[in-house]
Amino acid sequence: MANETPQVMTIAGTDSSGGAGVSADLKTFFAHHVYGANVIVSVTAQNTIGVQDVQMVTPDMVTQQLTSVGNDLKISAFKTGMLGDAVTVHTVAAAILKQDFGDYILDPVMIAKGGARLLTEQAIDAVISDLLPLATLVTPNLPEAEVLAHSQIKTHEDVADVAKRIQLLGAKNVLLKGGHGNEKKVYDYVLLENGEHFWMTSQRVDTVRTHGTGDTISAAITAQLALGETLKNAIITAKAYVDATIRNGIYVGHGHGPLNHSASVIDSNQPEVLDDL
Ligand SMILES: Nc1ncnc2c1ncn2[C@@H]1O[C@H](COP(=O)(O)OP(=O)(O)O)[C@@H](O)[C@H]1O
Ligand SMILES: Cc1ncc(COP(=O)(O)OP(=O)(O)O)c(N)n1
Repeated sequence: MANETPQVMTIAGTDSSGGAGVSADLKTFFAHHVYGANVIVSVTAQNTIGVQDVQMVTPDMVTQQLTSVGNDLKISAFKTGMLGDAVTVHTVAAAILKQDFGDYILDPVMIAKGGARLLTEQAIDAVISDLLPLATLVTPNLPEAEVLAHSQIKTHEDVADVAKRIQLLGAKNVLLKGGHGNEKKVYDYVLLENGEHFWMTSQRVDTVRTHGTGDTISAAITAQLALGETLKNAIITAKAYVDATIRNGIYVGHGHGPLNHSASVIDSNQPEVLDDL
């Protein structure tokens, strides 16, 4: 039999404007030449300006979608994005415990760039108790990391400290994304299971067209793992990809515009990787 195409899955919400959520994930999977399945847990009426409405999919339907995918496809890595509420978090956790979908990247989406809540307050505890221990890697941005760790981040030392706290909550590996910082460079921090840690830095692109950056980097890591990369290389390669998608901007919408998922990665997109700053 011919080698099967690498298959990955996203469990997330839709964005009607196509920039974030499942749309960003599928575009990223396609750009990485892996096959992407999608399990929809919520539908958002959303554009580059904000989120106008959200409707959750029923727990039974979420479970059924996961069963349908699991009964047929050979998923070797998957990610979760917007999960919305605690019931959905519990439902997804129960289903992924039952079926082996391979490496799990947990993007703990809480608030969209426009300010809309995409995860209820009660669901945060459910993410920590049910999903963190199952994840290969968790990828919070700065505000999400503060919420998970119950600790403020003001300095680079705080970033490393908060990543350690998140690991102590049960996460094996942590990528703490620095897009919400205000320095001239962006600083992403990685803490691996074996204690290895490193920073990835790149020049901050002066743009508001960053809708879906978190979805995109977590989907790119998922794809790289399915292609057989080590976790460390997957993270660094994914960072270069998201940099290319931001730097080669496209002009869509009137607010936080979407990324250019068909951008090519060139040498200058590679982050500087440093053990310490
Ligand atoms: N303006 C920017 N210039 C360059 N890289 C950015 C910029 N904004 C975000 N990134 C990168 O995009 C990725 C996602 O970061 P972030 O925006 O913090 O996540 P989220 O979309 O979850 O809020 C990170 O690798 C971060 O360094
Ligand atoms: C349906 C949906 N899922 C996730 C997000 C958040 O995506 P993210 O990559 O964190 O990007 P921003 O929205 O923060 O730019 C979303 N907006 N919608």
